[in-house]
Amino acid sequence: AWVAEAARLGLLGPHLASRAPDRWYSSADRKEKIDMSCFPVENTRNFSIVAHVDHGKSTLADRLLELTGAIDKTKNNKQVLDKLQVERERGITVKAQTASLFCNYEGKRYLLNLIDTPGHVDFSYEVSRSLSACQGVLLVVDANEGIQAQTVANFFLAFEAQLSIIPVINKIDLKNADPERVEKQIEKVFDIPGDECIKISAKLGTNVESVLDAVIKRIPSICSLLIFNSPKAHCRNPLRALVFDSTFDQYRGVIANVALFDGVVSKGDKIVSAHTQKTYEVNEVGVLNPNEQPTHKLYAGQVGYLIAGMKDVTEAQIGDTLYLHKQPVEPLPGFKSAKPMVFAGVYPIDQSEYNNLKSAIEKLTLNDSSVTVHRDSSLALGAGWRLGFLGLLHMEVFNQRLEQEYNASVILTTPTVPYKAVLSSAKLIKEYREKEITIINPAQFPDKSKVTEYLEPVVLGTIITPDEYTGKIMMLCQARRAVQKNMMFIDQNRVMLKYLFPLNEIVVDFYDSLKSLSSGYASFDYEDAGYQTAELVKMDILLNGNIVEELVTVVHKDKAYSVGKAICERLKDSLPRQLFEIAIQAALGSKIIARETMVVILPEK
Ligand SMILES: Nc1nc2c(ncn2[C@@H]2O[C@H](COP(=O)(O)OP(=O)(O)OP(=O)(O)O)[C@@H](O)[C@H]2O)c(=O)[nH]1
Repeated sequence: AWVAEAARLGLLGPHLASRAPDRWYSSADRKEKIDMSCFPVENTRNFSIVAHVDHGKSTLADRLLELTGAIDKTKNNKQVLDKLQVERERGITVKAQTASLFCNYEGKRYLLNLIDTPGHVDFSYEVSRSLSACQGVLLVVDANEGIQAQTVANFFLAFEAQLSIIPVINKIDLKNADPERVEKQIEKVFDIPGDECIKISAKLGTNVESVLDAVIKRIPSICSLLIFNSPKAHCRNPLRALVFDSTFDQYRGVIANVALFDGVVSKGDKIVSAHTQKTYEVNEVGVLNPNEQPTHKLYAGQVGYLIAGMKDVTEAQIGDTLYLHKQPVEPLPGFKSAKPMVFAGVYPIDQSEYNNLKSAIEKLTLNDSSVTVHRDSSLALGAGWRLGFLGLLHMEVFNQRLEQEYNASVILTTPTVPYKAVLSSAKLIKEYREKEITIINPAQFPDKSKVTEYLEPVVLGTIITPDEYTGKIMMLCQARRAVQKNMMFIDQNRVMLKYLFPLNEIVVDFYDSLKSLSSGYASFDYEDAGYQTAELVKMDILLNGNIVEELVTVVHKDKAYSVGKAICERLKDSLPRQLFEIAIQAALGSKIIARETMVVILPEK
């Protein structure tokens, strides 16, 4: 009966109506716009899938989309929600994606809004933003690998946001799967009763239906919660929509992903941005299924998209609240802006490409607003920019997207972390107009004589490893100036370690060293932990007595000799041979601390 009614409402194309199973009906092949008023707020569930990298989020999302008929069941459905080329090539999710699923359960129709999120630590900003539009999460854990560092980080993001957490143990089809062991880990680390875990194989589709049942039964609808202390969500309240993501389309302008906490929005409505106070007319509203599907309206509790002639993503700031013209509401609390963890100089390979690269960076940052941009220039590389990224993978992905989507090749300088200095020199304080400055370019690192103290960024790292590697990993952490904060056995042979790391010690090669020490078994995640005082020094690199500005680095005093020596050796191996001798030196002020000489090798007679 529900299928017949869905067909009558124009929810189904005729051929789908005849083959849709009793429980799930499809929204694909719809002839007319969906009537979203069929889904009252109490029958709407907004949830996210979170997990450690490769534990199967996107595969589970594929199965959920198939099961609810959003996509046809074919062998080619692999990571349907990973739309970017870089995501498909690397097999990772970089950008969170939304999909609305429609289904019937115990005689009622439900709207389930799913948000697939990235797993890698560099993109955890995407995760926390997505969670603000949700009331629950599926915490996916691999039945063979068990709880990993990012599982812990994601659990706490969801826990702090007070979301319902449904643990899902995936990959039970694997030969080495041990779901009972993972269940015990979940009990011990997260204090969730083992019988709340759902055991599935996302690859084979085993037991995936019970995941949907759990979403309906265990995740509350937005109307049963007091969100941000505001009254219960209701369609009759004035519109209050949270912009939790936005993308830029060359032809249609900004597409804002919105979660409606109150009210209704329709095409033609006049809306106001609480952030900019600008007024816009809504040109299109709709849901993502997983592609954009226009609807007549969106109602309280629903998640969808909205196009309103905004020309620039800065106009649809993530975290902004939209309301109806002349019906102002208290804005929802926004998000903290993304905090860049590494900075690198970006220059065109050829200065004649400067304008093309400028436009490519502008467009790409419209789609990835977590990148910060400052103009910069260098003697050798000309005019360019200093960009801030959330981590090294984020930097690599940005670079790859510049090449693939905008055909722009660039020179990237060595990444550095943002240091701080508390100035003592009155002249410098006047110049910078503040006492504490952040230094994102090592060449501008102020001299010790003008500074009271230097500060370096620190992060709280979580490492999960089989016990046999603990000793070696502790030595590695010590060598990276880390301070141990905690140690706990999560089962008989797995250990969770917590360390406070200086960020510059882990930014470049820590993860690779950890993986090779532990034969690939240890996992690592970190969260921002502020700044600590540090004895930092600026190290110049000289070629034949001349400082090369692009190679200047900031290092901890105790590491200066080893880092200086390593840089000189690397330069000796990589610089092109010349017909004259070259002295490569590392120096702290006027003191030379390392030297290599590139000698001329004359051809044999
Ligand atoms: N055997 C088996 N393999 C699975 C299962 N689910 C996922 N996989 C495989 O695990 C790998 C990672 O799956 P994804 O769905 O891309 O994982 P993800 O968590 O979305 O990864 P990121 O987006 O990078 O964080 C893929 O090769 C999948 O085919 C499962 O139930 N059984």
